Amino acid sequence: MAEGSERKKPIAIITIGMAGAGKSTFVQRLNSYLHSQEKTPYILNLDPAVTHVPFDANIDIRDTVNYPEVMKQYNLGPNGGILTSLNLFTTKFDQVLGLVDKRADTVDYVILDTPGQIEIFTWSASGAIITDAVASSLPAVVAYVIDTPRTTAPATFMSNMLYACSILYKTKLPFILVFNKTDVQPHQFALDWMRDFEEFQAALAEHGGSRDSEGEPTYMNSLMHSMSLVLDEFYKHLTAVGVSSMSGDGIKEFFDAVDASREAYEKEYLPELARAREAREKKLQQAKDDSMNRLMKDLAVDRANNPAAALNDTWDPNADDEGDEDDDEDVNIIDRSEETWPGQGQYIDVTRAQRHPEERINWPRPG
Ligand SMILES: Nc1nc2c(ncn2[C@@H]2O[C@H](COP(=O)(O)OP(=O)(O)OP(=O)(O)O)[C@@H](O)[C@H]2O)c(=O)[nH]1
Repeated sequence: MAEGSERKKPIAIITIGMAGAGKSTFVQRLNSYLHSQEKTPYILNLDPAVTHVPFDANIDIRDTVNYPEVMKQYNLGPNGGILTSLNLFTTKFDQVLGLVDKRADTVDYVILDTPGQIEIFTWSASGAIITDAVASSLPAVVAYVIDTPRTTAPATFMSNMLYACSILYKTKLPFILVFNKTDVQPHQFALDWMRDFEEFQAALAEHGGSRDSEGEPTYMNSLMHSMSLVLDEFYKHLTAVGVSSMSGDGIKEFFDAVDASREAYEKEYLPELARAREAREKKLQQAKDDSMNRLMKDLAVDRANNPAAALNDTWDPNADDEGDEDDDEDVNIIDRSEETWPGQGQYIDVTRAQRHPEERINWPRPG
């Protein structure tokens, strides 16, 4: 733990990856490595559908949202159920941040494990809200876990990199490519392809189907060629490490990369965040001013048209606003390391979230 006059904030590691890439095993490996270094992390499991997590999560979405019940109530399939569960959990995320904040003085790393279906986290409003909320309160880094043995074909490698690229541009956070399962397949080929454009081109050509019957490059080959030029720029913005979550190889190098990304977060992400916040506030203020001007104009017209009614037009600022209450205010996020889960009465009540059938809105719902 850092000593000194001012303690550094913990850094959040947001673990993202395709299904089966080894995210949970990786998080467990980070957990055991940090324990061996006497730096206990704070871990969040955001996968509501997982039946077994190999680590002890401090906060587990499954304590707050009953995933099978969500599927039943909303008549959803597995993926819709995960997305809706994440939406429900996001409504309580301020509490999660509060709990993390309480531990900020005693932990160095906050680790998030995300749902197995990558797009549920990366392309949902909840995923974006959670990522933004975490990254605006703590230094944060994305660990993009890649199944190395399954990415040795140039086309698969490129698809995976394009996906990573889209996440980088969406989150704008420091980004680490984690080539996992190096015990089965060393990741050197990937580093070579990333560092040397021509080497990747050669692999593409070698992989067959690169020329049509007349000896011209195929459409796919030309597309991949152009894409790899785009990716060349992308590779400059990230760090790549090879790890084996099974054996623990490369985990120290991963943490070196995480620690180095703190500076990138402070130098690049934070100023960008401040700029975006300022622009948003300016826009909001403008919209408020416009609405207020319109309201004042309408009121002036109303008063001119009906002076008697205007005399009775009073507003009591102390009166309670109806319908403002939090439906689930009794549902609290549990920090497992501090208290035990109180049981099923604790779940967010999904039946109450649907109580306005006349509006034909099932909220929160997959979107
Ligand atoms: N050989 C080897 N196998 C690994 C490694 N990491 C994970 N695995 C295996 O890969 C499989 C998937 O690992 P998980 O950790 O469940 O992957 P995940 O990304 O969390 O899976 P989902 O949550 O279902 O998407 C399991 O069988 C793991 O044992 C590794 O470094 N080496």
